[in-house]
Amino acid sequence: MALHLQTSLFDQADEITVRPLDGVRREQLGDGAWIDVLPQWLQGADALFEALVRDVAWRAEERVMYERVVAVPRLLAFFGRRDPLPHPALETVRTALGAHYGAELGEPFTTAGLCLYRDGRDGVAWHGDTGGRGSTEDTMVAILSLGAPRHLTLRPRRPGPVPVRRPLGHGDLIVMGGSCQRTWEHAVPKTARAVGPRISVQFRPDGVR
Ligand SMILES: O=C(O)CCC(=O)C(=O)O
Ligand SMILES: [Fe+2]
Repeated sequence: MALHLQTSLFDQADEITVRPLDGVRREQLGDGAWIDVLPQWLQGADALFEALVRDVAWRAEERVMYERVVAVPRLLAFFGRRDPLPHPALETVRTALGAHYGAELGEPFTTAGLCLYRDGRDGVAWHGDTGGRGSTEDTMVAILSLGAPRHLTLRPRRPGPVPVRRPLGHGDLIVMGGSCQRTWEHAVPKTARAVGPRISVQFRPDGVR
C-alpha cells in the first residue's frame, strides 16, 4: 500500500523503543471511567508506521446500515492471542503495557486490533468496545497512535459529565480504563481537514472487543 507520512511527522529514531510509563497522566472522566495519556511514548514511530502500512494484510470491510451495504470507513486487521504480531516492536509495546498495567488490570493484554485511517474521510463512529466483557466489567483498552494526528473524542452515555477530546499524535499512548467502555462512548470523527494516514493499534485483554 502506498501511503506516506508527511515530513512534518518524522520521528526517525533508529531503534523502535518505548519510554518508561511512569510519566503517564490519569484523568478521571466520571462514572468510574478514566483515561491515561502519554504523548510521544514510542520512539522510532516513522519506521513502525511505514512497516505496518507495508506489511499488514489490511482488510476493507462492509457493513449493513439502514438496509444498505456500506464500506466501513477504515481498513482493519486483527491479531488474536496466539497470532504473531505484525512487527516485533508491537511485542515490546504489549510487554511494556503488561508490565505497567498488569497488576491493576489483573490480566495481560493479549489481542491487537489495527485500524488504518487513510485520510479524513475515514473515522470511527460513537461506540464503546462492548462486544465482549467490556459491556459488564471494568477493563482497559490501550491505544498506540501512529501517523497523522487525529482526535479521540469521548462522551458519557448519561447526561452529566463533560465530553472530552484528546489529540492523538505520532507515537502517543492513550489507555481507556475503568468503566470507560460501558459508561462512556468514544469516536474518531471524520474531518474535512487535509490529514494524512493514521494507524491505531488497540491492545485488549481476552474477551474484550
Ligand atoms: O482509532 C482509534 O484509536 C480508536 C479505534 C476504536 O475505537 C476501535 O477500534 O474500537
Ligand atoms: Fe473503540
